[in-house]
Amino acid sequence: MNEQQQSLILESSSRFLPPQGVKLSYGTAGFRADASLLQSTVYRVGILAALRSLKTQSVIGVMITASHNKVSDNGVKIADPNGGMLSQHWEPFADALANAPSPQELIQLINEFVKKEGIQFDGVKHAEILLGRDTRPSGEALLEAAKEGVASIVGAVAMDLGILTTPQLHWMVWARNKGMKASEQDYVEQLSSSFRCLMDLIPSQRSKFDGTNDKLVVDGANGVGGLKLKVLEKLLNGLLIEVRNSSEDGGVLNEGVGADYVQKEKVAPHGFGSSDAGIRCASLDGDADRLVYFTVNPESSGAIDLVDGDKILSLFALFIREQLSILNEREGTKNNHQARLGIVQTAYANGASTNYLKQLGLEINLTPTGVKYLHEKAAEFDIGIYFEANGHGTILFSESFVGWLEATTNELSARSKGSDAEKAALRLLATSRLINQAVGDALSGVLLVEVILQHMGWSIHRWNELYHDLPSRQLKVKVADRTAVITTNAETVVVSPPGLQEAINNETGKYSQGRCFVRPSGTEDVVRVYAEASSQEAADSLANSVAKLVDQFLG
Ligand SMILES: CC(=O)N[C@H]1[C@@H](OP(=O)(O)O)O[C@H](CO)[C@@H](O)[C@@H]1O
Ligand SMILES: [Mg+2]
Repeated sequence: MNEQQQSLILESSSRFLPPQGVKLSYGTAGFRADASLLQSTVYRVGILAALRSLKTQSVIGVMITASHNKVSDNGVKIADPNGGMLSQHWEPFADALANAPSPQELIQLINEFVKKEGIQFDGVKHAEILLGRDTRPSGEALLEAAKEGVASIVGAVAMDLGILTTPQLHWMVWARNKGMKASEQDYVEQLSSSFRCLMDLIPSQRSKFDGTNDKLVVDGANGVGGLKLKVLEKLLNGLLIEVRNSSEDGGVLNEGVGADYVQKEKVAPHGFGSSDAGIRCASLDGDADRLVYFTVNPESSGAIDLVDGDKILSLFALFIREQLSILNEREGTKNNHQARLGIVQTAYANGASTNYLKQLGLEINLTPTGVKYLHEKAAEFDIGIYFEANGHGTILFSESFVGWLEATTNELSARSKGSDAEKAALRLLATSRLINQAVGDALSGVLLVEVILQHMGWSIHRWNELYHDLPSRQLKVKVADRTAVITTNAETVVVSPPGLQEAINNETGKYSQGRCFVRPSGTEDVVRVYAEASSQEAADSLANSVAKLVDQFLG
């Protein structure tokens, strides 16, 4: 690097010295820590993003968020050119960069890395980085640190987009790199217009369900999602949404609220009670990339019926399958094409959901935990639907399939306007525009769930009856070294330490409908245990005995 570049980095990095004795690592969700520790990390991620943009000659995103974690935490992650997560191949460099102890060592690392990656440096090429943050108070100063990181690379420009949901930022990066209009307004317009299009395509005989159900109440986790949903709602004719915990009413982010809390604790979030019994409710997480639905039980001590990511996936799969089969039944069109529909889950998907989807004749794929694995797998299909049980997921449409759909819609509207086949093709096209193609997005997810329920003429109760979840239990076990647990087969089988899997099998075999697996968490220093069985007591007891085994083998 030339002298000007070197002195730029030296000058600014000396204002962002890393905290002593803290080692950070770029995990499945980027860097996360107490916000007070992150100034230097976020500054350096600014540098990383600029280098990534130079390397890929594309727009890159930086999102400052700690999602469902507590408000005093924060985090930072990179959105790659396709709007997805940072290429895994760059993660070790991200770690090294964040942990370089001094400005000189930082310069040395950058020098080595740009040489190895063949990155053209020193202002020859331009780089553009989109910056966003969630509503955390620490976000403002951290975003400034990211800007300084970007500005320390000659030729790199940062665009501050302010407060956004994580999926909005990813969507904007995706859209920009496709040459589409990519502002927040464009996002809002694309979602709302495709929603209205799907509403207009609802078969007239199906469009009503009973009166008590036509309002949706959304828990915004006291974060960014509720705010953005209010903006969207104004453009959605015919959908009534009440937002609670929207961050404007004084509640604390993620405290007793939000999708993570609701899904893990299986209780109503703050601000919801027995007077909401029977009403269709939904909950977003702190940065609005997760969504779950629920209803509050009438006799309530906060108990709820949870409609989780697996059930959202099932609803989406039914809808997509219905449209595909209508399309397949059409006669006499050119260019016949059997679309490949793939379902992607992790081992945490409730066994009842997997059975249900299999019974529908769908192709189910299991991947390890972590959105990047699910997303990658789903991208192999014409239409790939992926969800984690915790409510993160989306539907991916391949470019070639969207091209085919566009051609087919044109052909059908010329030859058989108003036909069922044309409507089915239009529904699929609108769905591909409504549902975020970059990452799971609670806002586009809510809109799709709502329009599909209306399309089916279903209440949340009817939807929840698709299948009954098997009782399950998740536990965490603290061990000396969680990396000692090595798994295979999408994390369902332990290969090391030796003997542990046999012991788990032995335990699981004692339970009717028993299923159990253990894996090291990618985000916490624990080993997670998941167990399912035919009753809650049995699931609890299986989880407890396997947790003891983990402790014995690794304690
Ligand atoms: C069981 C569980 O919910 N695991 C979560 C959690 O990962 P762990 O690796 O289990 O800590 O955080 C991930 C990132 O948010 C999310 O993708 C994943 O689903
Ligand atoms: Mg999140």
